Amino acid sequence: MRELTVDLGERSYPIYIGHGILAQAGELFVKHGIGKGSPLLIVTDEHVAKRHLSKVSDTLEKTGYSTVSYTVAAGERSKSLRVLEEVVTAALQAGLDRKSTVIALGGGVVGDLAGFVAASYMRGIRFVQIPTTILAHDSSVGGKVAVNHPLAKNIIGAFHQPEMVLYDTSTLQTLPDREVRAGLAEMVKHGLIWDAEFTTWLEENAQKLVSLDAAALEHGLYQGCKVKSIVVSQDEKENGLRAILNLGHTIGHALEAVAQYNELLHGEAISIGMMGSAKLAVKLGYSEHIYTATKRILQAFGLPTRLPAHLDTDAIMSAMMHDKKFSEGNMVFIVPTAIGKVEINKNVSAAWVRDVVDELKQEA
Ligand SMILES: NC(=O)c1ccc[n+]([C@@H]2O[C@H](COP(=O)([O-])OP(=O)(O)OC[C@H]3O[C@@H](n4cnc5c(N)ncnc54)[C@H](O)[C@@H]3O)[C@@H](O)[C@H]2O)c1
Ligand SMILES: O=C(O)C(=O)C[C@@H](O)[C@H](O)[C@H](O)COP(=O)(O)O
Ligand SMILES: [Zn+2]
Repeated sequence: MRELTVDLGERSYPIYIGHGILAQAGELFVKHGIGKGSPLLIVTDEHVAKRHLSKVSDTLEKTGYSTVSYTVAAGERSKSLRVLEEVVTAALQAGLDRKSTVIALGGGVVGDLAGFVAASYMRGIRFVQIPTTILAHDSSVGGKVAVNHPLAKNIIGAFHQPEMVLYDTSTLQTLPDREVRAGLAEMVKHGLIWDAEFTTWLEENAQKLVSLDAAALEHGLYQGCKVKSIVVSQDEKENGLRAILNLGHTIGHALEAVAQYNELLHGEAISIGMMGSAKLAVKLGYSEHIYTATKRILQAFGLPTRLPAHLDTDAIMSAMMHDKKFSEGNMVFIVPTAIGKVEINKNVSAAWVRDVVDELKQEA
């Protein structure tokens, strides 16, 4: 089992990564002081429940915990105020109190939703992340929790850190291929923003990662979580540096909203968004190599690099104005300045962004 720490003073927490480590969930819960006085609420989705829920509840029950679970429909549309209310109802019915703990068992959708339940239930109770997707190496770390509004992604949310992240890589073997690739988009993002050597490793190991080679996967997840925890440890609430984790997201979030949260997976939208940032980099005078390398790496993972032509450019531009980083009339873009390096650019003109969106519709 490998271990990382998100270093946030008294709110610091560990990330445990390893094959089969869910068997140790009970003892890790005890080690981290998760109480046995009231039931643990496991929030999961229909796909994960079928495959991995009993493993988690059995091991916790054996250690003396009592568990209840609430299963939501799979997919982005469960990140909504309606489903949030359903989970809160389940928490009340199960008798969760201020000392209780919510467990997010699933991908980023369940993590963000259950995390926001934990952040808001009785003004905040504890939660544990048990990620089951590759993408969730990103979402389970860092404490951003949220639900969506039809007009804007993640617009109702909070910062609420988990007690720990328990990443059992064996659960990833049941992921559908499309989800595997989409999850790897955020791993590529972690390379592109921080670590040129890791980015080269990612490109060289794309086939192994896509085919879920256990050793490659563990290394990639460890490195991705490491980048994320270094950044979050330096800027928990996104007052500056943390914004770099948003590479590809200004365009990506707009695409998800315009496609009504059901056409593009988050990682796919971010892949197209990262292509947009690479194009902006070239317009700003940075090397053409950034664009060609970004495209080559994303294509090595079979990720989309073209923006679906039927998504309306005006609607995409308008959705971008709802981005949390849009302020005082300025768009904020994370722009790569080299592979492994980015800048936070507040001077990108809307006209350039519009050109990039239109060009991305023509991309090969
Ligand atoms: N909070 C953050 O910092 C952060 C970071 C990145 C992404 N996100 C959010 O994460 C969400 C995307 O997360 P995601 O890609 O994990 O999506 P997801 O949670 O919808 O999971 C993807 C699909 O895989 C299924 N699944 C999950 N684990 C499985 C397993 N082990 N075996 C088989 N099927 C499984 C799910 O049921 C779902 O159908 C988006 O809402 C995005 O905004 C949040
Ligand atoms: O943790 C962060 O910070 C990120 O930006 C990670 C992103 O991958 C993630 O999609 C996040 O939810 C986006 O945050 P938002 O503040 O732009 O909604
Ligand atoms: Zn993301």
